[in-house]
Amino acid sequence: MTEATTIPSVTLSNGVVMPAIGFGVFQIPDDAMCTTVRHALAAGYRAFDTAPMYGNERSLGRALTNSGVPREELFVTTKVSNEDQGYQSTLDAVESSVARLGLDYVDLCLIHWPAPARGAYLDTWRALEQLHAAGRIRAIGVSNFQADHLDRLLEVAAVRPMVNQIEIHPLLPQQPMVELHRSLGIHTQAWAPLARGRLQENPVLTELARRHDVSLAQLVLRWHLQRGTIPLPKSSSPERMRANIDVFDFALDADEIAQITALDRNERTGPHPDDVH
Ligand SMILES: NC(=O)C1=CN([C@@H]2O[C@H](COP(=O)(O)OP(=O)(O)OC[C@H]3O[C@@H](n4cnc5c(N)ncnc54)[C@H](OP(=O)(O)O)[C@@H]3O)[C@@H](O)[C@H]2O)C=CC1
Ligand SMILES: O=C(O)C(=O)[C@@H](O)[C@H](O)C(=O)CO
Repeated sequence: MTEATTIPSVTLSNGVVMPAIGFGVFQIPDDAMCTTVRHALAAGYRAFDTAPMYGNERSLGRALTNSGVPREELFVTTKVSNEDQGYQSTLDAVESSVARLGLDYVDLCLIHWPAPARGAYLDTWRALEQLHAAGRIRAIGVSNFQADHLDRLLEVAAVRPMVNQIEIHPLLPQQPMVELHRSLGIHTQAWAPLARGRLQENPVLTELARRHDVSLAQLVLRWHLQRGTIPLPKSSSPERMRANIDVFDFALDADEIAQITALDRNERTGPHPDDVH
């Protein structure tokens, strides 16, 4: 049997410890969840990223509960959907997520998108602060927030977001956001860390992967780790799940990291945050 990889951790601003790589479950259907989670846990993943929008909180919670892995070893993230933004609706929505997950508490809850046209993310944040104070959520954060959304939030927030989960990969390294987060003590999580399969033909990545004798995905995930952008790769293949966290026995030098960051094309695989309502 292949040995599981032990994933290092980061410590959030409130002292909560979070794995430095998570497993994304967007588009994992309910009927595949149990097998997928079993393989992910066997590979070594302990952090799982879902959202009400993915429609799989219930099957994820059930798969984790039935896995036999102690709850305190797991780190489960969910999000507040755009249509649930607002104070009371967020309180209700998070309780519904916790009930669907069946896990008593959530480790990290994020505002999924700022949805600025709704004008509700400040009230949504106030509700998350209250749930955090009440111990229903161990850590709170945002997702897809740009600098102007963060600025507005920080003007009124009693608790600073512990995480901002944004789209990041070599075609969209988001260096200014990574630096902003670092200056504010906010951890950056990277969604679509592998650019949803768009990196395959890139000659710079291919050459660096060859030099280190790793796959292109492993190279890119190592780049994330060394930049401090916590990747959430999704895979439905047990081999790729294992390979995606087998990235702790090689290191990139500063020049190699810079070469990958310089591939920036400002190319998104998902929508621009200002366009999501
Ligand atoms: N906060 C937000 O707004 C968002 C959050 N997310 C989160 O981020 C997670 C990851 O993002 P996602 O959009 O899935 O994109 P990823 O960049 O993780 O890409 C996933 C794709 O890459 C393939 N893949 C995975 N590993 C490898 C590998 N080693 N070699 C080659 N191909 C590979 C997968 O195929 P296969 O399954 O066949 O291996 C799948 O098609 C989501 O699951 C979700 O949790 C995503 C979008 C938005
Ligand atoms: O997965 C998520 O969390 C999303 O919000 C995405 O589905 C996003 O809406 C997208 O990229 C759609 O292509």
